[in-house]
Amino acid sequence: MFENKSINELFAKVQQAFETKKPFVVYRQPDSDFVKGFFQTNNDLYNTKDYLDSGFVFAPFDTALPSILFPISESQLYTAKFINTFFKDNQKDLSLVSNLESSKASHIVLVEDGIKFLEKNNYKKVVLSRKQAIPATEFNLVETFKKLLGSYNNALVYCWFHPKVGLWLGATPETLLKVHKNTFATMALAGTQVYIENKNSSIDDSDYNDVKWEAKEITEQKHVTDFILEQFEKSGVLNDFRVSKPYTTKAGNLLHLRTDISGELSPELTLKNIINLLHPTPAVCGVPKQEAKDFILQNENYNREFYTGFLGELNLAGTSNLYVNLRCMQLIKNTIEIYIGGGITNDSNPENEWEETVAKSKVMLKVL
Ligand SMILES: C=C(O[C@H]1C=CC=C(C(=O)O)[C@@H]1O)C(=O)O
Repeated sequence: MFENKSINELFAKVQQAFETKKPFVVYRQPDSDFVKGFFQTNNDLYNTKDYLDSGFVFAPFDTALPSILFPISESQLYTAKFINTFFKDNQKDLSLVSNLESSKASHIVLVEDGIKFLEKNNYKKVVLSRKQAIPATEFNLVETFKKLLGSYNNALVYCWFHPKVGLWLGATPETLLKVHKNTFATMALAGTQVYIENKNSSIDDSDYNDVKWEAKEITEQKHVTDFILEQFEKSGVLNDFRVSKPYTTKAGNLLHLRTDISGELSPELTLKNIINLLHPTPAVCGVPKQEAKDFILQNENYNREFYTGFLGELNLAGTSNLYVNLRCMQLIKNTIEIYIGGGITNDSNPENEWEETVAKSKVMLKVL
């Protein structure tokens, strides 16, 4: 399906497609050595409504808007091995971020309004976000993508472009859904703390069992697990499922709480059904889902577009690998817009929620 290339040939194709304004996506799935790419052979904008098509899907947060597809039948597919060379941390100074103080003031008001909304209605959670502009006069697409690949091994790292939509890049730690034949896997990911080198690195670097979590984060993450399990139970068409204990996982400079959920699907359940059950999960929206979504659409004073939507391989040889579009950014003229948010509960502290978005923004700032 994917033709082999050298990584430099693949990067040259990316550069050429971007310069000549042709649609493409290049991506590397978590813990894989291979970068894959779809290069669409025309400039049409295709949608998928039923998720029965084969290709690469790029879906917005708001399901009322269309999901974009690079159809396999209209694309050239390439793959290349990426050898990870140590990427030197080149942390951009936060002082380069424009309007930090006014962004802080408006985010704090948004979080306070979110807490009032939860208290008044006795709701559990709402995820509130913002975008942050960074001047990008010297932006180099291939170099930025290489840095993302080199920095975030266990993320889905991608660069997606369509001349009628724009350029998006990201390194997301969150799987929305993996379906292979009649098996599925998803995760409940939420709760954040900053990873501190000496405090958090134990004997085995991949084992963060000793990390302590506050009640707010434990509850915030449990809402996501409960929601996913309730949705599947409600659907009544799951044959069997397995649920892990919540555990700590590292994503760049951050730690999150994660529960893995997997199982078997019965044949009546289509991919569209499962996507509708899950998306948007309370990792990016809230509980109850519709009320939280309405609050987000009415109160966040910007458009999330594809942030907190989902993206990935759709029906490739019986397999779909979809990820939630987090830790992402968009190039708009000479500015990079970074998208960041966090889960708000009754126990949230607005100042801490602001700091959490700043910590999350560093995932992207590091590669700019
Ligand atoms: C909404 C985001 O992260 C979600 C995923 C993991 C942890 C989260 C949190 O702790 O709030 C969020 O639910 C984001 O990165 O913009």
